[in-house]
Amino acid sequence: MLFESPINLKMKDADVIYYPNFFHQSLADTLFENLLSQMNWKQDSITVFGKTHLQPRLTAFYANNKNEYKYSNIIMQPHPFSGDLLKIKNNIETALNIDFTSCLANLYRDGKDSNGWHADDEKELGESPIIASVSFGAERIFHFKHKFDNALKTKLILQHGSLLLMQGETQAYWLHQIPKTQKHIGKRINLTFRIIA
Ligand SMILES: O=C(O)CCC(=O)C(=O)O
Ligand SMILES: [Fe+2]
Repeated sequence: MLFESPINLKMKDADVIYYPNFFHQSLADTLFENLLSQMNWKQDSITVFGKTHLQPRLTAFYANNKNEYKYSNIIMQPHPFSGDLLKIKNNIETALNIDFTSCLANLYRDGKDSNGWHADDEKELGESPIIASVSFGAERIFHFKHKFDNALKTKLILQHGSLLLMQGETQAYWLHQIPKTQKHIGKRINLTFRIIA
């Protein structure tokens, strides 16, 4: 694990810190390949405005408790942590000195896969959700926009092996998304470690 100076995004009404190369290149390469084959990836259907369609990415949900995660009409039952996912969880917990219960993982198969505007503000995540988001594989752009001030927006590239920590008031004041891209890009895995009571 390599701590290349963390970058504080200094966003208003938020606490967002980006750690490039949290995992160095060769370890990140191995973790990416292993997670691709080890995780229980599936494509869920979601219902938005009465219409049901497949989610534009694959997901998998893990926890060290039995607590399910509900969002966008989906209820996810956890698998237990194991293998490389458990190693990554332990690395992050040691580095941040935070214990997580759960991980919602996303697999973006190509540039057509995406994650629409949302805040991770479900009440099971508590008053000030702490989300540690690890990225492997293809780089994708991550957008933020302020919920109440249209002038406030920002974006960053989530690099292979990076960690993005969102905490404090971030989810209360900001939305985020992974937009689609026309670029011909490969797969990306994102792991969002959370505390779900
Ligand atoms: O893929 C990402 O970087 C973001 C994932 C995300 O926002 C989520 O799962 O809530
Ligand atoms: Fe999110």
